[in-house]
Amino acid sequence: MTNAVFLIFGATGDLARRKLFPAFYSLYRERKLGDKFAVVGLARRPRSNAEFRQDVLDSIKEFARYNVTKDEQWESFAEHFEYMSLDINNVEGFRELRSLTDKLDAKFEIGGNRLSYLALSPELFGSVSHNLKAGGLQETGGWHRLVIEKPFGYDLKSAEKLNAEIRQVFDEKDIYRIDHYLGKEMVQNINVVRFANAFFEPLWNNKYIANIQITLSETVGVEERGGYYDRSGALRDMGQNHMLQMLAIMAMEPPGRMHPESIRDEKVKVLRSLRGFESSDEVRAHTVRGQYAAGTLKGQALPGYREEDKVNPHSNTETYFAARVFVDNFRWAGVPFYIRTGKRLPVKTTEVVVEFKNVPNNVYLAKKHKLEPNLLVFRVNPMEGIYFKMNAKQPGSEGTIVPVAMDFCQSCQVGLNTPEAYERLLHDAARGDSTYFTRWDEVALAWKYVDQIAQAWSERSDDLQSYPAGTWGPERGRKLVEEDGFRWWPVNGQDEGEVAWEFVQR
Ligand SMILES: NC(=O)C1=CN([C@@H]2O[C@H](COP(=O)(O)OP(=O)(O)OC[C@H]3O[C@@H](n4cnc5c(N)ncnc54)[C@H](OP(=O)(O)O)[C@@H]3O)[C@@H](O)[C@H]2O)C=CC1
Ligand SMILES: O=C1O[C@H](COP(=O)(O)O)[C@@H](O)[C@H](O)[C@H]1O
Repeated sequence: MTNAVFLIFGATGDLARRKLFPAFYSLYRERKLGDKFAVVGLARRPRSNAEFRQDVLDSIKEFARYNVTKDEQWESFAEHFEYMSLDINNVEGFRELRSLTDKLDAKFEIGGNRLSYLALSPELFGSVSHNLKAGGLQETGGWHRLVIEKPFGYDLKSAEKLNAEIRQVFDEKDIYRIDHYLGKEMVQNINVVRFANAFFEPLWNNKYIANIQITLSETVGVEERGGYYDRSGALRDMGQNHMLQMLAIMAMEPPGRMHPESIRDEKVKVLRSLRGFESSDEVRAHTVRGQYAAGTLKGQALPGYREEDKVNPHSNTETYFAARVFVDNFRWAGVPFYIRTGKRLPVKTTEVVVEFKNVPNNVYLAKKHKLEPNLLVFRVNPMEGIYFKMNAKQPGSEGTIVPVAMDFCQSCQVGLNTPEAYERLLHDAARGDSTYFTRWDEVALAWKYVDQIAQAWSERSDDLQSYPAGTWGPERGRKLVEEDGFRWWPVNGQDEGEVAWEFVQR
C-alpha cells in the first residue's frame, strides 16, 4: 500500500530536483502511486504552491524517464504537491505542518500514513526526528517511516550518535537508510544470478574463484560538492557504503528466503568477517589513495582537485582509493576482493569482475597455449548486463585458443526503460519493503572497518599519490593487484594498458 503523505525535507535542494521529483512522476505514470497520496515540499526559502509545482515540472522535464507536458495528466499529478516554508529548528512550524498534513490526509483519503524523506545535510536529521514528534506528526494513526540519505555519519562514533537521535523517535523497522547502489537494477540482479542458476553457486568459493574486482569509476570531479567532499573523501563517500555493500552482496551466503531480514543477516555476517588490520603499516600495505591533479579527459583540460571550488588548496583528501579486502570465512579464505573507486578516471562505469582459477593446462601445454582465465562480469552502469568470458577455438585455425564472450546486454534491449534507482527505492519505502536499505548493524560494521583505514591515513599523508585527471589513478593502484600475480581486468571495454578487448567492445 503506497497511500501516504510524503514529507520531503530539503525540497528546494539538488537531490529533490534531480532524483526525487522525477521518481514520483515515473511512479505515478506507471500507476504505482495510485491517487491516495500527497507530497509536501519543505525548506526554508519561500515558495507558493504554484512556484513549487513549476519547480517540480522543470525538474521532471530535465531529469525524468517520461516526457511531460502541461496537460490534464500533469494537472492531476501536480495537485498532489504542496509547499510549506519551514525551518527545521522551529518546532512551531512542525505544528503548522501537522495541520497541513491532516488537511491533505482528508482530501486524498490517506489514512494517517506518513513518510518523511530527509534530503538534507545529516546534521539536521536529529532535529527533524525530534520535531516530528514534538509537533505531533507521529500521532496520526497509520505508519510513520523515515527515509534518510547518506552519509550516515562521518565515522562510527558520529553514526552512533545520529542513530541514537533518530531511534528516540523511530523504530529500526521504520528507518530506511538509502544506499542508492542497492536500488540499481544490476546490483539487485547479482543475487538472482547467484541464487537462481545451477551453474554459478557450486563454483562460488575459494576452490574456483581466484579474485573478485569491484570498480566504481567516475569521470566527474567534485562538481559543486567540494565543501562536503573535501571533508569526506572517496573512502567515506563511496567505500563505506556502496563498495562494501556490493562486496557483501557478492560474498554473502544464500539467505533462507528472500526476506529483508534474512538478506541483511547474511550481509552482516560478511561485514563481520572482514579481516581487520594489525597496524597502520598493514593498512598502507593493503590500501592505496590518490588525488587527481590537472589533466585531460576526452580532449578537455581539467583542473586539479586542489583548484576545485570550496576545496582547501592544500587538501590531502583522497579522490581515489583502492583496497585489497579479505573475507575471513570458510567460503572465501584466501580470495582477495579488490575494490577501487575514483573521480576523474577515464570512464564512468560500475563493474564487478569474478576471475576464476585456471584449469590445469596439461592438455594444451604441448601447443604452448596460454589459457586466459574465465571471467564473469556484472555490468552495473552505464551498460547493464552480464558477460562471461571463456576460451574457445578460433574458427578456421589449427586449434588456436582465443577468449570469447557470451554477452547478455540488458540495456541494449529495445523498449526497455529501466526504473532509476531512486524510483525503485522510493516505491519500496512506501510499500514497506526494506530489503534494499541498510540496517543499522550493517552501517556500524562498515564504519568499524573503514575507521581503521581512515585512522591509519590520518597519521601521515606521504602515501597519498597524485594522478593526472583522465588516468586510472596512482601507479600503486595497479601494483596492488599485480603484487598478487593478477591484473585489473578492463572495465567498460577500456584497459589501463595496451591490451584492448575488441570482443567485448560493441
Ligand atoms: N545531490 C545528490 O546527488 C546527492 C545527495 N545526497 C545527500 O542528500 C542530502 C541532500 O543533498 P542535496 O540535495 O545535494 O543538498 P542541497 O544543499 O542541494 O539541499 C539542501 C536542502 O536542505 C534545505 N535546508 C537546509 N537547511 C535547512 C533548515 N534549517 N531548515 C529547512 N530546510 C533546510 C535547503 O533549503 P533552504 O536553503 O531553502 O532551506 C535545501 O532544500 C545530503 O545528505 C547529501 O549528502 C546523497 C547522494 C547524492
Ligand atoms: O553516493 C554517491 O554516488 C555518486 C555516484 O553515483 P552513480 O549512481 O552516478 O554511480 C558519486 O558521484 C557521489 O560522489 C557519491 O556521493
